[in-house]
Amino acid sequence: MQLEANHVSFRYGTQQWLFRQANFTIHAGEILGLVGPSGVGKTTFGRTLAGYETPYEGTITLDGVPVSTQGYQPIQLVMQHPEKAVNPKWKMRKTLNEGWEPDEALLAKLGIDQKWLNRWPNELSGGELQRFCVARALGPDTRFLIADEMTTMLDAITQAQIWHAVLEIAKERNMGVLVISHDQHLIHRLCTRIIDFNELLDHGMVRT
Ligand SMILES: Nc1ncnc2c1ncn2[C@@H]1O[C@H](COP(=O)(O)OP(=O)(O)OP(=O)(O)O)[C@@H](O)[C@H]1O
Repeated sequence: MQLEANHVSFRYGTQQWLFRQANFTIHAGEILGLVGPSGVGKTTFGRTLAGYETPYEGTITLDGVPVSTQGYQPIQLVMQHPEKAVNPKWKMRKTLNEGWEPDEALLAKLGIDQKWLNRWPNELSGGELQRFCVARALGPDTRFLIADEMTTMLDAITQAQIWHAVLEIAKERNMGVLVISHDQHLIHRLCTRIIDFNELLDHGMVRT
């Protein structure tokens, strides 16, 4: 299976184009790093792949088929700030089970304490909350995970634990992972291939 962006263009409103005619492929099981200068559009591109932004031109496809917006999304996004990704009015159990019901083995792998399920999001640390967001994204139908600075805000031990779990699951399920990060050390440790955002763009692209 492969996830592709085909000649995809995006800009916010009438701002300059962030990417135009961008082409990109990630294969099942691949751990791919995406790097590039701040503000160039990496987050926006990740959001577009995961269906959170609609491209002005081009298509996002899985094995050549446009990704449906209905039902569980096979391309899941985990972003940097978990507190922005959860409903503050929902207890963690409800948030966790929003799209599917993770089993105890997965919760244990991600270091999620059962006691946390009865808490509100603001009663958890950033690292604890991010573990929930990762678990929520790892449903059995997830084919690709977009990890956008997923562990940037976390301490080294939490970061290592989360990545260890994600890589293990990716291997078991042949799931592809796109790692967007400024952390060169992390990217080189995790990824089997690394691309620069500018490589996605056709040569001679004009941004304005
Ligand atoms: N919702 C939005 N509305 C308007 N402009 C936005 C919006 N989100 C991001 N931008 C702008 O789009 C550009 C690209 O932002 P984006 O977050 O995709 O870049 P990035 O490469 O991920 O940056 P960083 O590495 O700093 O996270 C930036 O100039 C940003 O200010």
